[in-house]
Amino acid sequence: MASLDSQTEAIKRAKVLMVGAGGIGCELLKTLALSGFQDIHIIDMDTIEVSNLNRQFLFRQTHVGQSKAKVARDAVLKFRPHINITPYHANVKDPEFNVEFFKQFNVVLNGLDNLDARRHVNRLCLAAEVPLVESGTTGFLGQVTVHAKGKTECYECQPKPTPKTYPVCTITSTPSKFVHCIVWAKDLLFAKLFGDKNQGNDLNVRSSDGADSSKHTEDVFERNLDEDSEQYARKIYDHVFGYNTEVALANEETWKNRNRPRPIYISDVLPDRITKKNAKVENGSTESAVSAMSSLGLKNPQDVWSLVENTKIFLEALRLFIVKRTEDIGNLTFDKDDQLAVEFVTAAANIRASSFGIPLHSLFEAKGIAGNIVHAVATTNAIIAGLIVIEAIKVLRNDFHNYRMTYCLEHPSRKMLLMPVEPFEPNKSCYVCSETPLLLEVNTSTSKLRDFVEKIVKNKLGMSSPLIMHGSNLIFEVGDDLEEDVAANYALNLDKVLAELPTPVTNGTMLKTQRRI
Ligand SMILES: Nc1ncnc2c1ncn2[C@@H]1O[C@H](COP(=O)(O)OP(=O)(O)OP(=O)(O)O)[C@@H](O)[C@H]1O
Ligand SMILES: [Zn+2]
Repeated sequence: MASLDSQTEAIKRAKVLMVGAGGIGCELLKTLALSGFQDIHIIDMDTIEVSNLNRQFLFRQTHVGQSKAKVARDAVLKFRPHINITPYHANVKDPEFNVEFFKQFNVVLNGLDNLDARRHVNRLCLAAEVPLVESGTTGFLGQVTVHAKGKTECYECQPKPTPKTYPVCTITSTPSKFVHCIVWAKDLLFAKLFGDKNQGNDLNVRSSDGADSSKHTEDVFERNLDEDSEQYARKIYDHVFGYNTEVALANEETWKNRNRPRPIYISDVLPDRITKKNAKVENGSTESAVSAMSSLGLKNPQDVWSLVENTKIFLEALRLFIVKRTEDIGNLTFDKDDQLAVEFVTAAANIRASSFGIPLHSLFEAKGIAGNIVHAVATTNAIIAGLIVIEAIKVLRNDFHNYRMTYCLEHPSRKMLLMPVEPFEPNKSCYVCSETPLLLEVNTSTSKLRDFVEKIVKNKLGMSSPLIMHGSNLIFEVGDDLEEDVAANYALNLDKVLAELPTPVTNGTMLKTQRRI
């Protein structure tokens, strides 16, 4: 009983900071309040959106547009009126949340959804020496980890896996899965037609000798003056699904152990035009939501369209971009919330899939794949929130021998859904939580201080307001509170090469960087 009392005491006395009041955050705030926590601070920079309501259960339709942190507070106070909850509708990267701010807490609990904010909180917790309970969920998978300076690894001790990429030739010539067709449609075709013309693009599949194809591909993406938008769309169709496949087929080696694709030409699929020839088009429409599905009367995004339907969507979406979104062309990047873009990419991916004998997919599925969407599972968030609180209580009781990193699995392993493991030791060469020196190879007589600060210290090392020292000399610092002459002096130095700084940086120089407090 004594231990239970001490646990209750520890919880009552604790002052905790929650960062993020989204899917995990809502569950976490509820569980903290129900577990007896009485002093909770919440930072979240967002307002509530309709799409949050299915799982962020503290929010209701009437709250859409309001601060998540504030509404979450009010919702919990309804059933725990006597506790203190302090909301901040702000970005955790704002300077007000400095090391001093973090020091007031016994533990920090993350319910974030991005690497950048997580790294930032990790560094502040290290600087303030406050333990951090980190968490994340994707679909049925989840994870909770405790980071305590000197005792466990920090959030940045291990490099994070980079997003999955595919070999270029799989995408350009030999797709075998639907996702390959999506990547082709989104990153190559969509980018080529609607994106920045100056960006490199590997779209034109050439035959091995290359000579005969180069002429054909030269101007195919340019619209001729005498072409109307549908003629242009039909020409692109024939080029990418017909001609390019024909060229690829010519390379016999490629197809020795693979199924040969079938070139698809528009006249075989859709001999008749879908719009009247040279139909009068209204340019510069102010309509915001232009959709090929609506024009063609296709309603259900979960239907799998036939090749003919995909072809119609392809032509219509391309036509709509040309006539209704003229000003966007040349600077579009794929956005999963852009309906017309999703329609175009779905149709193009499906036509390519059809050519390569890959099963077709619905717009809903294609959108998920193209936007890397994993649908959130409310139960996973609830489980993870419970585990965060369990670890937070261990932190408060200084019970670090029992800290666990816990995975929530998609399929039970040995009848266990949760897999706890002992936390990892700090990585001795982690540049974030250890004093390890980093070796930088750079030409000090051509690289400017600006490059060093922007590209290395800020971008690579992720320090947003660094202070850089050479021995006891300050070389550079960032801050709104600098004296005018000091700031002017730094600005002057930024354009100097490293070797010509007032305290020159040359071969073998040791620099120290740290956050400005
Ligand atoms: N730098 C930041 N400062 C403060 N809050 C942040 C920061 N970055 C992310 N967040 C918050 O973390 C929460 C993460 O929640 P969640 O993963 O459920 O995402 P969401 O934006 O609510 O939902 P979805 O991304 O699925 O639409 C969000 O409420 C978001 O506002
Ligand atoms: Zn580390």
